[in-house]
Amino acid sequence: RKPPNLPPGIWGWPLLGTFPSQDIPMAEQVKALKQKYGDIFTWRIGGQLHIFLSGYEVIKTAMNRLEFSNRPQIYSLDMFSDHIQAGIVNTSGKVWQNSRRFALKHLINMGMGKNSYESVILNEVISLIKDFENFVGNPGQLPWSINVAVLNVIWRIVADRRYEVDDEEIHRFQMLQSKLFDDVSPVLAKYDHMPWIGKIVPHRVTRWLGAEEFYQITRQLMAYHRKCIAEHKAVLDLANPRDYVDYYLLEMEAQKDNPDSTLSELDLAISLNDLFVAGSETTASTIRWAIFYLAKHQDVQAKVHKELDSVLDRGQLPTLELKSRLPYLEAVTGEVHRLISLLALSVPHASTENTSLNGYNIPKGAVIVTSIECCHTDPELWERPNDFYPEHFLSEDGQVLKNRDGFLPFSVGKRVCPGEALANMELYLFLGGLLQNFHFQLPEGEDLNPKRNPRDRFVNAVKPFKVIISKRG
Ligand code: HEM
Repeated sequence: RKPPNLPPGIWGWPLLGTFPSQDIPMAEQVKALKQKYGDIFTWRIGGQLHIFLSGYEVIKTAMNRLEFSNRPQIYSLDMFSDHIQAGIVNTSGKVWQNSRRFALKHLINMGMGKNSYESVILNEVISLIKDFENFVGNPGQLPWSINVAVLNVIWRIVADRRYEVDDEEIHRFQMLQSKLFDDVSPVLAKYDHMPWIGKIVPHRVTRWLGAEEFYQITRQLMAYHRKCIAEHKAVLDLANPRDYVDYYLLEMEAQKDNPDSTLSELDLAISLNDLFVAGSETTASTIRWAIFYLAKHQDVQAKVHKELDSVLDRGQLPTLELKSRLPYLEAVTGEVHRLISLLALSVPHASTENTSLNGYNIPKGAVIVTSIECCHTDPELWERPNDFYPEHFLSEDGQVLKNRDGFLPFSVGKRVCPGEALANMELYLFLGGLLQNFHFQLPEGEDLNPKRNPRDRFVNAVKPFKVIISKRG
């Protein structure tokens, strides 16, 4: 039965509601419904009540309230932990709070000191530049070393290790990562809309119906994380923790008699997986998108080069200390985030209890979907919403406009991306280092269809494109 006073929208057929079109990206469908129903609307999909938020103010209000901080059931992500609550991304309540608190504390603490993120990233920038030099000249796809560099940053943080670009191990690991973002099996896509099926059908049967390949990927990725934890346990030195895994194992031991602790080896393995899955393809894809837009907009690239040349000597790399002197580069990064809306519909939340929002009732368990893309393309907030226009992020005197209303590539509120500072540091240092050394150009006639694949899940991954890389003299 339809609960009273829901936001306006689509209720659909008894039991099933109305399914989204398979041919139009979900983010586009949400944009069209915003025109009809406004900033908050209902859409019952597969019998599950969804509340879509598409206006910046209502998103900010809701995301800052704990009542909207749960995750709904996401069957494919549950497969990693054999359907047990563990890790950061796909958990609710106490497990989420404990794992997220640990991650936030350690991502901040470990960013300082002698192995600061800046030095870790700069080390990767140097390797990346060296590798790009091998690709100077002929048109081709961007080197795969971008992914290795981004993965290495996470490996250094979590396990104090890194890989050379030609190491087969990192190739295998990356292949598994990227498969997660490929078309997921149609069976799992159905479960996303109708998670109650997963409660009725035994997991074995689901795998047999078409989820076996995805399941095997989850097993292989989990094997990496479990091995990494076992290796750390074998040499754990209480007095000298080195990395995320060491600190976690120590904290787990310290909390072992605390009944409220939810730290466990499974939780650690899933947290590691979360950091890789949430932090690698996202950052690497944004770097690729940025190079695409700069190659397409030669005038913008020329301005970035001019700014770099006014601050740095040839051979010098941009560092964090110099960031405030490179406002145009920062504006370009902001504009890339805005225009690509990498996670156009963020990651879904769920309401923890019966509550209200903007005068409407929101029942417990409703799936809350925020449209980041609607905010990033709102003509009330952006002068030229559909163009690549870095000036959106610059004041008249050329200073960076911080905290712009309607800008939320990392979401906002209680579950805001805990990797935001790290990701932005990577984007600045990687792009700055590459642009200081190279010029990028699209071959004649090359373009990228910026349209999304309707079957992309979560991430608006960049499609392959060709580029000509030249060394700057
Ligand atoms: C360009 C790069 C990135 C973008 C655009 C991005 C964006 C996002 C967004 C939109 C969310 C969903 C927040 C929500 O549920 O409301 C998220 C969650 C998350 N991100 Fe990122 N992210 C990026 C990089 C990273 C990095 C580098 C890391 C860590 C190494 C990371 C770790 C996470 C985690 C663990 C979550 C789950 C947070 C939670 O559920 O409490 N992300 N990210």
